Order: sequence, then structure tokens, then C-alpha cells
Amino acid sequence: MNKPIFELKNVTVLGNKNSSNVTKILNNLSLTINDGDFITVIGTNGAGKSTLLNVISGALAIDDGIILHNGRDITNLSEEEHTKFLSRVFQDPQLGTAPRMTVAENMLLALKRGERRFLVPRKLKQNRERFLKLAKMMHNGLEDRMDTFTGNLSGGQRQALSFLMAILKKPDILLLDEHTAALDPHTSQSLLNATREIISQDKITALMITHHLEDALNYGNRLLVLKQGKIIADLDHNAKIKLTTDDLYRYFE
Ligand SMILES: Nc1ncnc2c1ncn2[C@@H]1O[C@H](COP(=O)(O)OP(=O)(O)OP(=O)(O)O)[C@@H](O)[C@H]1O
Repeated sequence: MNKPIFELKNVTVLGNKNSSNVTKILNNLSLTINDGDFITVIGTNGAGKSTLLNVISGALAIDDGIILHNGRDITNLSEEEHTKFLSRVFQDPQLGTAPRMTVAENMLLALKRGERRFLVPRKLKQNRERFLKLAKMMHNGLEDRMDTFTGNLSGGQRQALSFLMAILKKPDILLLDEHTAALDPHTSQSLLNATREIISQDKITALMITHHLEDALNYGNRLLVLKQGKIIADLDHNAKIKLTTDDLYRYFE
């Protein structure tokens, strides 16, 4: 524990660069993510939460600062190179899965994240038990739809599959960008519980953006509050368990 896996040092991201109205979307932000951290991230609309995840995933280049992965400077590493050690689940159930492939085929492709990918039927057979076991952990009938095209799944099942695809090959960091926000309350809760169970079982380091203050308190061992491109609170487990949603709400005032 407490081994830094990912470090952002004095990271600034500018907006409206080609205008006279340049803004700092991330403003001299520093963050150390330690091995095994499960960090929930909250903040007002426009605080910079998605931008932070875009920077960590390599989708967005920074304008100033340094980014380290296991001590290696990866500030200029391409997004594709990032996929070798990092995965992300988005809010939109349409993203993240190939609709004309079956659930099992999608899972097989995910096993090869960051590598050249071919579908080998023999490998599907070899991995079927493991895929089924994982699908059962989602508690939404996904295990009965292993040979269904993902385009025919419910939103909740597709999002559960996106999550499983993100963890099948254990990432150094898992980024969850409001991954349950488009789901109904029951389905959302069920996916969150499965998320916690698998993150804990596989000891995955994760960052999860949420707009639900209760979820931010109930999940993870650490909580970040972002405001205007800065981290205004970085609360560890001991600080977090003493807080109520009302305490968190004050950060939004
Ligand atoms: N390419 C860009 N150029 C200029 N401004 C941008 C750009 N991308 C994002 N922004 C602005 O940066 C700010 C942060 O956006 P970001 O999407 O990171 O916020 P967020 O905290 O994820 O918000 P939300 O909760 O609404 O999803 C917003 O004001 C947004 O309009």
C-alpha cells in the first residue's frame, strides 16, 4: 500500500487557447494515486472531473506539468500506449462494446487489451467458465446472454459488460466516468455493488466520478473534491467515515 502508481505534478490544461479568453480547466493540479486506492471524485458541473480522467487516460494533452506512471515520465505518451496499462468505462452504455459481436466475443477481445487482437474460437471455449463466473457476479442475467450480440442487451447489461471488459485484463488504473449514471436506481446500485466487490477482490486501483454524494461516501477509501480545476479536498478513509452528505454538500456552495 501507499506505493505511488500514478502521479500528476503541477498539471495545467488550458481551454479556449486560440482566443483572448484562455481558461485553466485544470489549474496546477497535483495528485498521487497509490496502489490499491479506490478514489471517488465529486465536484460541480464544469469542475474538471472528466478533464482529469481525460488527462490520466492520455486522451488529452496537458499544457504544463509532468505525469508519471510507476515513476516513469509518460507526459507525452499516446492514448493508445495508455491502453496497455489503463482502462476506462464511460457513462454511455453504447460505448465500450462492439454491438455486432457476442458478449463472450467482446470479453475475449478485452483479454487482449493493448495488444493486437484476433478472435480465436478455441480461446472462447478455454475462457468460457471464467467469463460465465464474472458475468454471474453482475447479478443481472448477463450469464444467460453470453452468445447474444451486445446490441441486443439492456443498457444495464451492456454497462455491466463494459465494466467486465475493463477489468478482465487487470489494469494498473481503472477509470469510471459516472459509469452508472444512465441506469435506473436499482440497476445502478447493483452495478456499483459489483464494482466494489470486484475492485476489492482483484485489488484494482480505481478512480470513480459520481454526482451522488452518498455513493462518494459509501464507496472507496479516498474522496477528492474538485472545484474550478483544483483539488479542494483530498480525504482519506478516516476523514471520509466521519463525513455526512451535508458536509460534502458544503463544498458545492
Ligand atoms: N476543449 C475544451 N475547450 C474549452 N473548454 C473546455 C474544453 N473541454 C472542457 N472545457 C471546459 O472545461 C470545464 C471542465 O469540464 P469537464 O467536462 O472536465 O467538467 P466536469 O467536472 O466533468 O463536469 P460535469 O460534471 O458537467 O461532467 C468546463 O467548463 C468545460 O466547458
